[in-house]
This record gives sequence, structure tokens and C-alpha cells, in this order.
Amino acid sequence: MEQFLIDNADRYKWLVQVFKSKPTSAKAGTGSGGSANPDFLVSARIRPLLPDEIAQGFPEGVYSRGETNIVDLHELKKPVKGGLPSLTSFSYPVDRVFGPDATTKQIYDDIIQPLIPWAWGGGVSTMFAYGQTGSGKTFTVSGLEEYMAETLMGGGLDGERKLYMTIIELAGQSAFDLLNSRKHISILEDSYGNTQLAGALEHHITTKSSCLELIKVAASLRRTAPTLKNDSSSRSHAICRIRIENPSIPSAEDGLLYLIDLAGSEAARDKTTHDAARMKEAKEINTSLSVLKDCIRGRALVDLDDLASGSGSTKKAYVPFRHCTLTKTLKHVFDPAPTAGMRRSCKTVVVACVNPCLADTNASKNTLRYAEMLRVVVPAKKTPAYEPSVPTTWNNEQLREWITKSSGTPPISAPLLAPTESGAQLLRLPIPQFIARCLETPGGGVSPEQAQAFQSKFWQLHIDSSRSRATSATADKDKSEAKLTRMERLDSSADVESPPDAKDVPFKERIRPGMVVSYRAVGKAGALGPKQMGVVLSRAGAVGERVRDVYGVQVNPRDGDNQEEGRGERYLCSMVIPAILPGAYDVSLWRQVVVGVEEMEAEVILEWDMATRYHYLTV
Ligand SMILES: Nc1ncnc2c1ncn2[C@@H]1O[C@H](COP(=O)(O)OP(=O)(O)OP(=O)(O)O)[C@@H](O)[C@H]1O
Repeated sequence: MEQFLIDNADRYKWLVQVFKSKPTSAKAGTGSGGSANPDFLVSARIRPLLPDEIAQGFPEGVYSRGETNIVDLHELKKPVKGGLPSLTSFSYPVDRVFGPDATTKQIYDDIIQPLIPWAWGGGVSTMFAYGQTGSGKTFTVSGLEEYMAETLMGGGLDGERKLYMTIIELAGQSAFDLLNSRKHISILEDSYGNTQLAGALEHHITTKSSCLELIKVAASLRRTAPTLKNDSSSRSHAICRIRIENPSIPSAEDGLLYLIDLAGSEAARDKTTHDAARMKEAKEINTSLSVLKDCIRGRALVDLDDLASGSGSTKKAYVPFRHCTLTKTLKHVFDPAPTAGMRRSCKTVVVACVNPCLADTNASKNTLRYAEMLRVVVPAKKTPAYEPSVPTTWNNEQLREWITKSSGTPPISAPLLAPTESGAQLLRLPIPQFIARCLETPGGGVSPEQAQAFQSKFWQLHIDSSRSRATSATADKDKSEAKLTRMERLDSSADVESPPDAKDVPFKERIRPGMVVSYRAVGKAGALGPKQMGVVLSRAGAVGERVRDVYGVQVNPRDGDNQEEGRGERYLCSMVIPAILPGAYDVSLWRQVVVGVEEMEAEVILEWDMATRYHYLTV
């Protein structure tokens, strides 16, 4: 067959020329009536022919159709009964095509760079390089890693972050730490359902050079085996994970950035030369890639359903992430189950690397079909009807109006928090980014506590509205008292419990047992940092002389003992400590602390959630 292709290369090139000169059909890259999913992008990179492929006389079989984001693949068919060879052509729509002349920098700037601020802001960003062996995955990923290191370490991103890098390799059922001499590690699920890379080292990275040095070490330890297409073919998946910690919001989940160089799917020409072990390895790789496809597609469908949940749909796609080690490791990326009511906000980019050689079109077809199957097009649908208690039905204007009305005092700047987003889009914003936008409100009056509480309120409203919509699908439609959403109940009960003018009295003048206050702990920060919360139990002077707080300080000292002159009223408070779930708090009754009125900053409203058995901040 290869000789047939070489012998008929001139005819083939002429047929391709004729194909190209025909007017192209308007087969849009997005399919009929839909648009590309902004958080999930599938691209194709067609590498140039390599010198040995050119030397053998193979022409290119895969072409980019430029702006339309369609990849054309041609094959030359042997004539059945005499006659001349003919052309068979296939077209594959993707979200973005990069032809042989595109540089890795262009790819980075166009589709990868936006992943970095997303992870920096607390989201999960993932890039997969997929393709046949020798199609340019490692070439692409290693180039992208360099640019990524530059962006992360270049100082152009807002705020302070701590970065930790882990690089592991998955080969069959085994996992190895590529930053610790290929030491065996275990992929385990802990009792909270989180995947743990037990035994893998995390390296704190502080400079671009230290980051690149670690990437170099990992590349040198990656398992490779020669294939016909590539002398050093990677027979394993390599996962580079950067965990991004935001010290200014300790309760927020860390941002995660994954760059994944998948093991090469096999070229048919390769398979003829395999022994049993290599065949088994190839089978394992293909199985994991198949599960990966189901997970990527499943998760994209779940997100799409969320974006469109104004429709009230409760049908969820299945994401089989526990079916193989690769997807289990990437639980954060795929798990559709929310934690504390919130699903991690993910942005994913797939780069399908394509070998253009006419002799390899079978494998390239598989790669492009795989890419096509991953695409989940956002269907064109009519905007859901506005409902005041359902954030997913709000357009930008309605969202801004709600922000201004409901974000507390001072009001959070709606144009800064939601410059363009609809309600559904703002729900997908990572929490730290939401908070950071709130804090940009001019005047500096918005505190991190207010921002966090407002984020919880927004989410709570969404959860309540989803629950009540699900219930109303099966129950009587009458809106009775029993059917009020939790926020409505909270609002109405707040009206009953607090005197209407309570808001006008400064909180320090109405301190009472049970009130929750935030305070700046002077000289006793401990592990929780200086900003803390506590539930007021009593005046310090009301307890016995022997009572000491968590720091060993006598709560009610006799005259002359421990008493600092000139201090205002002091209260014994139970500490409110961050719980294991993001945004959740526990009241630790037995950990008590004395807080002076002058240390108190604001009254805080905590709301108890039966489902998670934790408290959450509300505005
Ligand atoms: N865009 C490109 N421009 C120039 N050369 C490229 C390009 N992409 C890949 N190559 C070359 O092609 C060869 C194979 O690339 P690479 O090793 O990245 O493939 P791979 O898909 O990672 O293969 P495997 O799965 O077998 O590890 C290398 O010699 C690489 O330098």
C-alpha cells in the first residue's frame, strides 16, 4: 500500500488540488444552530511532515480548511477494476485548527493561556494532548509547559499565590512519581471521596527556572519505547499538576492546573511488530483513552446542563471517572457530584495532535473522530423565562440588579462583579475569583467576609431554586408557606426576629449571647490567622475566676491580675473554625477565647445547613 501511495503521489496531489478548488460547503465547525462551549474547547494541531516522511516521498493527507475550523483528510483508493485511483475525503469539525505552520506559541496564546488565570483564580484548568504515536504530543506539551511557567512566574497575575508542582506517570495500573526517581505511588480515594496521590512529592516552585528544571527531570524519567513512528515513544500518560494556593482566602479550594501528555494511541503499521507485552500495554492505553473520552464528554454535558438549567432539566449525564486510574486521578476535573453544594468550575482544552502523512491516515482518522466525539456543542435555545428566585434565568442586567439590591452594606459593585456574565455564568466563577471581584468595589468598604457571605448567599439561592424546581416538577404547583425557598424563609424569619430598626444600631451596642462576630485577634492569631470569628457566650466578667480561655488566659481576672488598663468590655466567645468543606464553618464550643469589643469588626450571620451539618456565612 505504501508503495502504491508513493507511485501515485502526483495523481493524488492533483485530486487534492481539485478538491480544494471546489466551493466549500458551509459545514460550520459548530454544527447546526449551536455554538462552541466556552469552557470546553477541542482543537487539532497538524504537525508538518517529518524529514524521513518527506524523504520516502509521502505527501500530506490531512489539511486545515483555515477559518472554518474544519480538518480535511484524504485517502487514495486503489481502483477496483482497472481505471485510475480515486480520492476519498472526510471532514472533521473542531473548535480550532492549527496547521503545520502554526507555532506552539500561537497555540498557547490562542487557547492555553486563558487556562492560567482561571486556575490562578481558584478554578480547575486542564489541557490534554491526545493523538497517535509520533504525532507531536510531547513536542506540543513541552513547549506549552515553558510558556505556562513564564506566565505563572512572570508576575503579571494579580495577588499572591503559592505554587506546588507534582508530575506523575501512569502506566497501566501503576503510577510513578517522576519528581522522585520514579518511586511507586498509589492513587487512593480518602474517606471524603478525594483522590490522593499517596507517596507523591509536591515541590514548592518559586521561579520559572526551578519550574522548568522539574519539568526537565520528569521528562528524562518518563518511560518510553521505540515504535515505528517514534524512536522514543511515550507508552504512558504523564500528568503535570500545579496546585495554586491562595493564602489570602485560606478556606477557598486551591486552583488546579493540569497539563496532560497522553500515551500515544497506536498506528496500525506499528501493531504488526508487537510482542504480547506490548499488545497488552496498547490495550490498556486504548481502554484508558476510551474511558477518558466518556468522562470528558460526560462532564461537558453536565456543565452544559448547568448552564442551561433554566430549563429545569434534572437529567444528568453519566461520568464514569472511577473506571480507570487516569480518570480517577483527575477526579477534580470529572466528578460531577458537588462538594458542599458546589461543583468545581473547570475549563478544559483538548489538543488532538495529528500526523499528516498519507501513509498514516487510518490512525489520523481515529484521532480526528475521537476529537469530534469529544465536542459538545451548546445548542441554540431560547433564553429561559426570567424568574426572580432562579439565578440561572437571569441575564446580565437582572443579575446586576440583584447584586446591587442583595449584597449588603456597602453594596458590592455589580459592574465589577458581573461585567458581562449572566446568572448561570457567574455561578461557574471560581470562589476566590468571585471574592476578588467583590473586593474591587471602590471605596474599600467591602470586607472579605462580606464578599464570601454574598457568594454563599448566591449559591444558596441557586441550590434552593434547583431543589424547589425539582420538587415542583412532581408536586402540587400551589405556592404555600411550606414551599417557600430557604432564602425566602430566612428573609421572612429575619424580619420577624429582628426589630426593623436593628440594622441602624451599631452592632457593638447590641452585643448579646449567641451573636456571631468577626474580630481581628491581637497577639493571639494562632493557626487560624489574625482574622477570626466567634460566637458570643457571655461577658468575661460573668464567669468564675478559674476559667481560662484556649490560650490559657484568665477570662475574669481579679483586680490587678492580667487586666490591661483602658480596655473596653470583654466577652467570652466560642471559636468559629473553617470546616473541611469549602466555605463551611464549625462552632467549636469548647475552644473559647476572650475578645475585646475593640477587636471586633462586624456582626456575622451564620446559617446552619442540615445537609452538610455545617454553618455557612450569609449576608
Ligand atoms: N509541530 C512540529 N514541528 C516540528 N516537529 C514536530 C512537530 N511536532 C512533532 N514534531 C516532531 O515529531 C516527532 C514526534 O513527536 P513527539 O515525540 O512529540 O510525538 P508524540 O505524539 O509525543 O509521540 P509518542 O506518543 O510516541 O510519545 C519528534 O521528532 C518531534 O520533534
